[in-house]
Amino acid sequence: MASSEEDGSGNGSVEEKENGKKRSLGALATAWLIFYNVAMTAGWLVLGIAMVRFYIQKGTHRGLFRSVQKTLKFFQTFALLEVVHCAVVRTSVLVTGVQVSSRIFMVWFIAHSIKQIQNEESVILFLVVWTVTEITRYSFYTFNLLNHLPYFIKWARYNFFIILYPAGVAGELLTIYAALPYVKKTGMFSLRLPNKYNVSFDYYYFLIIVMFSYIPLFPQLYFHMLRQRRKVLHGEVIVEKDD
Ligand SMILES: CCCCCCCCCCCCC/C=C/C(=O)SCCNC(=O)CCNC(=O)[C@H](O)C(C)(C)COP(=O)(O)OP(=O)(O)OC[C@H]1O[C@@H](n2cnc3c(N)ncnc32)[C@H](O)[C@@H]1OP(=O)(O)O
Repeated sequence: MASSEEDGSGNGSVEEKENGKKRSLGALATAWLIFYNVAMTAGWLVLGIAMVRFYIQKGTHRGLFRSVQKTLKFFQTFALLEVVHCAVVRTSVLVTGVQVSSRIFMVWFIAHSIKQIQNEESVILFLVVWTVTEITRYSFYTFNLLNHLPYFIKWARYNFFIILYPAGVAGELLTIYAALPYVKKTGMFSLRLPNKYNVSFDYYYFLIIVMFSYIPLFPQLYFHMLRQRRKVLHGEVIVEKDD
């Protein structure tokens, strides 16, 4: 097992491969990304430690979401910047956009807004999965930028998702499913006719549409990750269409 990899300029800027050519990331962009990735790794580590401590002290998952929600909301919302980062790193706007928007949606429009479902086991499932995923992913980016990427982090980044992705999706879908009766009963976030805008919106049916949208979207994200895995771990050359 190799301990580290050398790949890049190593002089304050990072070069990225693009269609076989090298693209240079400026020193400022590199410095910002290192700061961002270190902050995100630390944030998710703090969240992970807080979850473990909570469970050890209380012996139950009830109240766990409530106790870590501020940290979760802050760092998951901060991840909106990843869509902006697509302008400088060679990452897919579409894949990143779907991933980030579905997370923001889960945090703010489901878990935050519907307190009645915060103690569901499925909430803990996606929280644990997201935490392991993000600690691995952001430490991967950080070490990659520093040109000292331990093989086990690279291996973890491109293997953990095989289990974690379906587990995270299961946690998210079960949580939305658990929210449905409450949303139906209260009519929250819904707009009924007649109203001055002459528009109707039913959050209950919107949630059902969101759940069904996982069917076409999730396989695309998963196969994207499998292709990345073959490229990064096995050196396969894969030609991808532009977004
Ligand atoms: C309004 C409501 C809408 C709801 C819609 C619902 C639809 C829902 C559909 C399904 C949703 C799925 C929900 C997912 C839940 C989970 O997350 S479960 C947890 C498990 N998940 C995972 O394991 C996968 C996480 N996802 C990824 O890792 C994705 O790959 C990605 C991050 C979203 C995008 O990846 P990709 O485009 O492949 O980019 P990368 O390979 O990561 O990077 C490409 C290159 O760019 C460099 N880079 C990227 N970001 C950075 C950075 N921050 N800093 C530095 N460098 C960065 C990276 O190093 C790569 O460079 P090269 O090495 O040169 O290629």
